[in-house]
Amino acid sequence: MVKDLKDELRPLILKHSEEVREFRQKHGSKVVGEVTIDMMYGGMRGIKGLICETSVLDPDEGIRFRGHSIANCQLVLPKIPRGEEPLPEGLFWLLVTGEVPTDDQVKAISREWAKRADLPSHVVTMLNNFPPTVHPMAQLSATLTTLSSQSHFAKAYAEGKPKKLYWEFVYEDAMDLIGKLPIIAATIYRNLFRDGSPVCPIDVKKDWSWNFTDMLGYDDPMFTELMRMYLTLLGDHEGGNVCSHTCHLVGSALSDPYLSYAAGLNGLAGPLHGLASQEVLLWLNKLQQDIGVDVSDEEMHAFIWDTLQSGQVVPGYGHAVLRKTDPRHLVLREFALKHLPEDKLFRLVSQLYKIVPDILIEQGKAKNPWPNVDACSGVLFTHYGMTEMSYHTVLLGISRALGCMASMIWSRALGFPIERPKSMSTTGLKKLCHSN
Ligand SMILES: CC(=O)SCCNC(=O)CCNC(=O)[C@H](O)C(C)(C)COP(=O)(O)OP(=O)(O)OC[C@H]1O[C@@H](n2cnc3c(N)ncnc32)[C@H](O)[C@@H]1OP(=O)(O)O
Ligand SMILES: O=C([O-])CC(=O)C(=O)O
Repeated sequence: MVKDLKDELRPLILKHSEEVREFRQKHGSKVVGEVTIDMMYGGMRGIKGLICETSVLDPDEGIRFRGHSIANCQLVLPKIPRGEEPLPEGLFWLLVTGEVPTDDQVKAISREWAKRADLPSHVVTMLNNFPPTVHPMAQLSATLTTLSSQSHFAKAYAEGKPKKLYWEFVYEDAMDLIGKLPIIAATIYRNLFRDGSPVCPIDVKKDWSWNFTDMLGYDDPMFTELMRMYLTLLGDHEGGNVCSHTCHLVGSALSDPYLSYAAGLNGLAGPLHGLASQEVLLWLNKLQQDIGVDVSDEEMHAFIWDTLQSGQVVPGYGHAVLRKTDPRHLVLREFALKHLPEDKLFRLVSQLYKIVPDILIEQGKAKNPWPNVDACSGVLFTHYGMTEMSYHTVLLGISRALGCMASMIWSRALGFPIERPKSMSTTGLKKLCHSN
């Protein structure tokens, strides 16, 4: 009999809470860093002000999930029999517990999420009545906001349950939310792009990604493998990215997990963040329209400079923290090199990889001229037939729920207070400078 994730978690929470209490008692007044005026005007870049237990981002090496590099996760996280890609269920277990799960533990999570997938009728009605002009990300976030009616946490709070039990209700909501995401996302897809045809029933014997691709209506096993890999790879990116930070901030007001993650999704829907995968494809389309598919390096060079000179960013390049090529991009690129090396769009993206960084360096503005994870994700989805680029950020929205929900369970378990940093006006800062 496999022990339930919640039962595994209980002693870990007791142990870690005690560890944090003792640590803060001994070192609570230690100075971690200084804050300059430029940091305040510069989007708080470099300010260490958040606790995130689930993952840490190194500017050169990329993300580590609970200390495990991406390469190691690919090696140690459970896969389906004869599968090559890790299961996102395993990443969730790792993020929540800090421990690599067994095959049986991962299977239990797949079953659990499948069992929690049902949607209440008012949510189905809402989903089926969105006008097609509403962007898939807006549909996803509105649907999650509405699902707040099902929150165990909100109910427990209203009943006055004690603070030390909050995490247990957040855990239930987190598992429900993750279980329901694929059916919500697949319904949005089929309503928008498959004439509203219904999604197939969930099969409790299949994993989360497989049920999702079935419901979307894709039967190529490689697409499902791609989905397993993608949903794992983008599952978490420490605490400061817009989506995770927003979810954490909203959750700190004790808004329930549905409201909190919906808020995170609204940030993910921005073009400088998750929407960049859509922006990359739009930009590639424009490139092909303007200069064709088989383009010389010189033509490409001129097109990129045109983009920059018109004041736009090159989507899929640059990063707020990373200072090397995003290792997640390298994993996606490896997949493409193995499975679709001749794909026209992938070849175009590969040609760009040789040209864009030098141009961004020459322009001298971007601190990181290298590709990020969005540079080729859309190309992979398009290859398998998912040409609807406005939908691609929804896939990231499903993935990032893993990290956001794992963190939220821990935030409530550790009793983190409402987040409320101090802000200052320019007048106040000027006064501060004159007094020094
Ligand atoms: C899942 C993800 O969210 S990954 C990121 C996806 N986003 C993109 O691909 C959009 C393109 N990239 C960008 O806009 C940026 O690199 C960001 C938003 C990712 C990071 O922003 P920042 O941390 O502010 O980057 P940085 O400090 O390097 O910016 C300095 C300058 O370089 C510019 N710059 C950064 N990246 C690029 C780029 N790809 N193309 C053109 N200019 C760029 C910035 O716009 C900024 O210009 P400004 O001084 O005129 O305002
Ligand atoms: O870390 C960031 O700011 C953006 C990013 O790559 C992610 O959220 O995956």
